[in-house]
Amino acid sequence: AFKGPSAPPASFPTASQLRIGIVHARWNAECIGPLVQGAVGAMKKAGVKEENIVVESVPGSWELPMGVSRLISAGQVQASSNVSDLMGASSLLEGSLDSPSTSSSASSKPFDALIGIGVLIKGSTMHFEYISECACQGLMRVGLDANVPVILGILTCLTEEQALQRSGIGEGAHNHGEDWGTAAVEMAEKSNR
Ligand SMILES: O=Nc1c(NC[C@H](O)[C@H](O)[C@H](O)CO)[nH]c(=O)[nH]c1=O
Repeated sequence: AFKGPSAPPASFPTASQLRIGIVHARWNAECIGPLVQGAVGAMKKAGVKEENIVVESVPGSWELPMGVSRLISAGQVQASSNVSDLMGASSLLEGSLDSPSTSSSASSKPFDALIGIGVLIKGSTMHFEYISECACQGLMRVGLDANVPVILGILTCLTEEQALQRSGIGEGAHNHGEDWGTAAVEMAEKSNR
């Protein structure tokens, strides 16, 4: 059965001031959509304002480290120059992921945490192993180098069924995006002490 992270904080007192970025890959979109929605829903439940959640997409999981790194930099540029429009970013409003509306997510501060979301499904070659290893190592490095919490939201699955189950789709399924959203809020608060 799903074990999951035990005992997250009971509340997130500073959640309403937090600014969180999500970068998601566009492969395996039938899982990506629910995972992003799960993360956004968990963050809003924790008290993060929707206008403080910025969502961007990249082609695939290989591009997640660069996408997250660029969004961190763009966030800092915005915070320093207070530019209202983040370069190419958009905030996720209700509705389909296919057409996230671009919005000027005005903010006076950089991101407090980010999540990289991707779904890798093993094919018939070693492609899966190389992308998985590099994308995970890359996200870890981007976070540590920038000293900004980057949550690992990459599903590395051997079958489509595993991916669907971890995206909350199907009997007894659990959406891991929810745990990533909660982890992002927890780590964002820790990085603001
Ligand atoms: O191959 N399978 C997958 C994949 N390949 C594309 C790769 O991430 C990258 O976008 C291209 O190689 C171009 O750099 N990307 C995924 O997110 N999931 C997969 O399952």
